[in-house]
Amino acid sequence: MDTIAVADTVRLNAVRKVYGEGANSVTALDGVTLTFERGSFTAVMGPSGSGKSTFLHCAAGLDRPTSGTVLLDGEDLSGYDETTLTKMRRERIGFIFQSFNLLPALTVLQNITLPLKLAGRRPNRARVTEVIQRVGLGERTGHRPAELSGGQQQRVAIARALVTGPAVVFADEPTGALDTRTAREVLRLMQESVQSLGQTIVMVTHDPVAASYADRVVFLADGRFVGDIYHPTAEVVAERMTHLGAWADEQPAAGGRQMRTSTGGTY
Ligand SMILES: Nc1ncnc2c1ncn2[C@@H]1O[C@H](COP(=O)(O)OP(=O)(O)OP(=O)(O)O)[C@@H](O)[C@H]1O
Repeated sequence: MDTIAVADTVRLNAVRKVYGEGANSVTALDGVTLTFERGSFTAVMGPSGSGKSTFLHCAAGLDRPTSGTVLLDGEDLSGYDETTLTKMRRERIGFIFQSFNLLPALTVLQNITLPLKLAGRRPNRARVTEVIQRVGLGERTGHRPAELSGGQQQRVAIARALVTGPAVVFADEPTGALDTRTAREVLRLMQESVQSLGQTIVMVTHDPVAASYADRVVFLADGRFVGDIYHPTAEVVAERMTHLGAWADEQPAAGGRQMRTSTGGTY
């Protein structure tokens, strides 16, 4: 393994994904080559239909590319059978979703430690406590998700994603269901887990403000990688998205475009 492969947690090489066959086929990813460095926070953006979800599914081993390879810590996932892929996802990858995806019957603590149980690992009490403290849920471990605010539920999901010490966390619109202030807190928490734990995070988002919390924003258009921005600001990201035609079908807001959030606010 060379030094570049060691520094890269996730690497996609010429990944193509074609859905369907013949005249009805859709090329969702058209030769995407990208690397995500260890300990980096990357946002993935692009217009609707540009291939973001497909990218996430292929990069996380939830779906297989039609051609090309995905490497996690230098290991090629394409050779893995389904059982090995499932095991690899449980042990090496964390997920954070817009809709939190917590199990309602389980307590906060049970939700957070579930990935360890599924992986057949005995929870390391110190690690679990540290993660719970880090996300600020020390007082809530016995509560059920329905007894928590949206922001608290997403904190549980972040703790659940971090508890296994995964190589990478994939987040899909993690602030899409949160109000502006809560979204900011969740993004800061993700940022902090990159800075202090050296966690690698890849986040798909439509929101330039959310993307501005990342170290780097990667842009997709028509299934291709079309550029990236390091140390992004929301304004620069929004401008790039406008150039990509991301909002061409929407009515322009009076007085010009504002930085969008899921709630229409700014942050
Ligand atoms: N299961 C599928 N079968 C057929 N076509 C699909 C399938 N999933 C996605 N596509 C197509 O692949 C292309 C990329 O879709 P994808 O969902 O990855 O884009 P996206 O950037 O995530 O879009 P959005 O921002 O609207 O969620 C689109 O043209 C879409 O219609």
